[in-house]
Amino acid sequence: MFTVNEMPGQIDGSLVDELSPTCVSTLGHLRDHGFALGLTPNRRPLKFVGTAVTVRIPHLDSTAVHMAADMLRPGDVLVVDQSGDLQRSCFGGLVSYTAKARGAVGAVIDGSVNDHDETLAYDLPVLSRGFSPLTTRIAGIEGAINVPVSIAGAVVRPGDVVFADSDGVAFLAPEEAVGLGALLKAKEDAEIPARASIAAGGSIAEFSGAAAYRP
Ligand SMILES: O=C([O-])CC(=O)C(=O)O
Ligand SMILES: [Mg+2]
Repeated sequence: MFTVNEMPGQIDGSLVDELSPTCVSTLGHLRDHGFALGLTPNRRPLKFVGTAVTVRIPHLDSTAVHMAADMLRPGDVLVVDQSGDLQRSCFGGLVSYTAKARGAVGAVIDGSVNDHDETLAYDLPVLSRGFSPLTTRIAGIEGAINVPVSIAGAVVRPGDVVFADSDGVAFLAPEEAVGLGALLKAKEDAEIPARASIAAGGSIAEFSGAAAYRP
């Protein structure tokens, strides 16, 4: 059975503008949930912020991925839950090409990807479990588009903010992301004088607060 829900509302452009200059790991200094752990980028450097369009497939059948790729809009991120099958690839050259042609800004695949060399030219940033020559099939068994999914330990809802860079990816509800860019930037800016101080012989432990725990 296939479920195809409506496309989610897209995240506000201001969220994209505010989060884009900041690092995902700066968010990792502040919270523990919402990170997909164990996914790696197809190339570095990598950076994108966009709207989650979610897909859930049974391990073998990527019919719903091909349906969803056709539905992508500029600014979207294709997010695929392969129901725990991390070895198969549902995302190769033609799916990548389609996503890029529709204006998607990236993809997050909780499974493997294929057609590495072909996709270099398409310049679509992708985080996944790695590369594999074993692919899914168009089997017409089942699949769901724009339902909540589970991605490497994170719950992702359609319309969530996908915040990705060379270190990995975090997912946020759009309301959680309001004001977050400014907070992350302030935290990053605070390191500028710290670097000058460390270069002059100063202490990272004093800067971070670790020094307070010295026995
Ligand atoms: O078709 C697939 O599912 C994977 C693939 O090789 C492609 O996208 O070119
Ligand atoms: Mg292919």
